[in-house]
Amino acid sequence: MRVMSAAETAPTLHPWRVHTEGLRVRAGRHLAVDGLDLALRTGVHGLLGPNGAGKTTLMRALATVVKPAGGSLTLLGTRVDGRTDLRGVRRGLGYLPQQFGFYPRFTVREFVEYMAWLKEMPRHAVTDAVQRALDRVGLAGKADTRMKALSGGMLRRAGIAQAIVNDPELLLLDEPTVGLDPEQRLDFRELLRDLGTDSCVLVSTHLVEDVVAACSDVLLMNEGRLLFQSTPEDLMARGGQDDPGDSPAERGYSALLRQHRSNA
Ligand SMILES: Nc1ncnc2c1ncn2[C@@H]1O[C@H](COP(=O)(O)OP(=O)(O)OP(=O)(O)O)[C@@H](O)[C@H]1O
Repeated sequence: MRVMSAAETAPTLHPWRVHTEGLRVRAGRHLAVDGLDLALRTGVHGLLGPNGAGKTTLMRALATVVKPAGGSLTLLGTRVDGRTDLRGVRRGLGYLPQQFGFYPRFTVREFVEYMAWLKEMPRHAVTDAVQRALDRVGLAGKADTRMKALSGGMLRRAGIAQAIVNDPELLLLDEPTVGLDPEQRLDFRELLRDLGTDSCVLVSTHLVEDVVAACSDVLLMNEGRLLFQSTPEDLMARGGQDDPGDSPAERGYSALLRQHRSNA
């Protein structure tokens, strides 16, 4: 029988895939994330908040695209500061920015392969991984189409494919459902639930219903801080009949923001 080492039998002290304390991140000169405490495990976390709340800026910091201006940030067990070698963390990350660049003459398959190469995936694994990612976003039929010929929704799906090609432990999706048609949005919800069984997925959106349908955890940000983190059921329970919104979740969202603004 193999003897287990102490490290293997010790309880995991840091089960968090993302952990921040007092995180501050600048967007230009503006402190767009201002003292944010956050702890995320495996699962699908929906990030809500009004325009300008700091969602994109937070995503960019978690994707290691911008350096924090203060506080602490730990990603996949690695404390991120100015001296950290980020290559190991980045190999475990997937990120779909709101806008992403690509060579327009690349085919969809070439685009996702190129991103797999940038993520330093082992060469022998790339072909199958790219095919699987394209299948999962429903783009296998467009694999040989040039990027410049895709519709807005297809482009978004190509963006999601590049984000998931390396089976990331931490997946960051900034408004992934923009441009998707209703059928694709339903498929995407299913994909999210599937991804969240093994990965920590943070997905920002203005579609409160997507969060209720696909997320295990809801986060609400405003003015650079976290106002609320709980279950979709709890979000829905926060709303009253007088709160604006077409559904219990939208009314819960409005109620939480109203309450915060009246206390500020
Ligand atoms: N380059 C910049 N220079 C100055 N201020 C910026 C810059 N980028 C963002 N901001 C400001 O930072 C704040 C947070 O912006 P951010 O894009 O992170 O918000 P958001 O929650 O993603 O908004 P949205 O829902 O509109 O996408 C906003 O007040 C925005 O005006």
